[in-house]
Amino acid sequence: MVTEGQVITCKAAVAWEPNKPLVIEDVQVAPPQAGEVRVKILYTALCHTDAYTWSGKDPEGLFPCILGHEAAGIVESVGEGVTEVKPGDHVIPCYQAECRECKFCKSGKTNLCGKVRAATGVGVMMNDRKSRFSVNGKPIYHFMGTSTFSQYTVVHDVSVAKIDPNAPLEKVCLLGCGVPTGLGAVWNTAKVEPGSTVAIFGLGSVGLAVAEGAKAAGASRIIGLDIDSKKFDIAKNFGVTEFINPKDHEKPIQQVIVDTTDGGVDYSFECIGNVSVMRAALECCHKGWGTSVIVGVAASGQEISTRPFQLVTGRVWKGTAFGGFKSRSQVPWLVDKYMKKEIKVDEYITHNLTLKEINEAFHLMHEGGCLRVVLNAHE
Ligand SMILES: NC(=O)C1=CN([C@@H]2O[C@H](COP(=O)(O)OP(=O)(O)OC[C@H]3O[C@@H](n4cnc5c(N)ncnc54)[C@H](O)[C@@H]3O)[C@@H](O)[C@H]2O)C=CC1
Ligand SMILES: N[C@@H](CCC(=O)N[C@@H](CSC=O)C(=O)NCC(=O)O)C(=O)O
Ligand SMILES: [Zn+2]
Ligand SMILES: [Zn+2]
Repeated sequence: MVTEGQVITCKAAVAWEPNKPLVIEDVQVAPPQAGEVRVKILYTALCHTDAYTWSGKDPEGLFPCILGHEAAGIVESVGEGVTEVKPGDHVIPCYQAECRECKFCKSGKTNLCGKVRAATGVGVMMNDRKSRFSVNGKPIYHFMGTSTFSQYTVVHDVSVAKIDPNAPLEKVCLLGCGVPTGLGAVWNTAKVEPGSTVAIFGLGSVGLAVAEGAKAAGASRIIGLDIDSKKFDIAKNFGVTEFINPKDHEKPIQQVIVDTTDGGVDYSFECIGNVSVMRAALECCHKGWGTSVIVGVAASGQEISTRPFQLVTGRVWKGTAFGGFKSRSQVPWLVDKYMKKEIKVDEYITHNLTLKEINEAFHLMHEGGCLRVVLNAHE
């Protein structure tokens, strides 16, 4: 059936209101306009950030919307002027765009891109500042420029990475967010050196990817902290060498780490989104050089604090988005690394469900022992 140039009606999970169950709706997906790509999403995973926006705590959260940003699919059609992908190409949507021509892309200092961010932040496409999704004529906002909880989505051409067609989409969908974020936080943002000591707060997929990256970088001690003890056994397989459950300690957790590491760790990573833990992560770093990287996303209104003395005495506070990876250039490289078995992906997938079961998938996410849930969008 020819779908190019036609409106496609397909199933999508619509978040009508914050915190209310998602509803599988028949959604109309308009054809891609200039500089846009319509993608048939085959598999999408759930990331904690989807749950965060759904909760209503994201200042950029708009409703009704179609959430989802960790996925893989096949290009169905392209709009005018799109040259880098064509129908049939296997792709990973990238919430962090890469246009290669804006001030950010050309700076050589960041992976952030400014080309479409203003539009993606308000749930529309840049071309006409409108949505390509509707339900019975009512527009539905896009989310993070990806909206992958839909059988078809429309993204900007700067927000899609073409990947090896032999890569299993049901696995490499994870390379759309969590795994690259953790690996890149270590390799690109912190630049952990061999022999370093590392503390990771939060052992979800992002924290475990930090552990995997730290092990690959040659870290000598990788201390994993989580309040869910079920994470500890799993974490060993990702390189965590020591475990701490903060609930088992009365002393501030930063003190516990300082005491067991001869003055603090070289690098710490906050992979939860909790501002009190962010403070502890900074303060468990070694005086003079310890660097703490904020990976977790904290709710609207939350702010970080510490004594400035912590920074005066040489600790460094940093943050990372998508692990500092340039999306369109480096996601294909990460897929190749997976194909060569140089990075893990399958090991992060604990559950496989269908798009129709998305509410159950969100419940699972909040249960102990769950890492990534992958949804088959067409079953
Ligand atoms: N900066 C970026 O580019 C990205 C940021 N994120 C953010 O990273 C964070 C982690 O994401 P996921 O791994 O998907 O989440 P997750 O929910 O799977 O993992 C979080 C882990 O932290 C643990 N935890 C919660 N409170 C804790 C506490 N007080 N002390 C110790 N452990 C605690 C939980 O038990 C869980 O194991 C989220 O905030 C997410 O929004 C995710 C992807 C990209
Ligand atoms: N709208 C949110 C922004 C949250 C955020 O920081 N997102 C990360 C990616 S999280 C992926 O799971 C990010 O890349 N930020 C950079 C960006 O340009 O958005 C809020 O305001 O809290
Ligand atoms: Zn994510
Ligand atoms: Zn750019």
